[in-house]
Amino acid sequence: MYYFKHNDQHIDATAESGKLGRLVNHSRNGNLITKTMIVDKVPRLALMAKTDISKGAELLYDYGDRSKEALEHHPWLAS
Ligand SMILES: C[S@@+](CC[C@H](N)C(=O)[O-])C[C@H]1O[C@@H](n2cnc3c(N)ncnc32)[C@H](O)[C@@H]1O
Repeated sequence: MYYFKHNDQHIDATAESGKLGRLVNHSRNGNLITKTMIVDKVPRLALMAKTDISKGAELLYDYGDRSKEALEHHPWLAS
């Protein structure tokens, strides 16, 4: 569920990293989009605002996994 592809590379965001981005929950209508990019030769996943976000609003992005298996185990992915 937390794999992102950048060219021929994959970013695995499954492991705990201590980074705050890992705390962002899913919504199909989130206020963030993900963008893969290279920073200092390391592939990174950036979370970018779709529009201005009000102070206090929860940050959310679309995890993107619509597979039958994922939806069976994580029905919240549908919303
Ligand atoms: C990357 S973590 C997000 C941060 C997590 N909520 C936490 O407090 O550590 C992903 C996990 O958060 C939960 N999660 C994310 N979005 C959710 C949602 N819309 N509804 C219910 N649980 C969600 C699921 O347990 C998922 O495996």
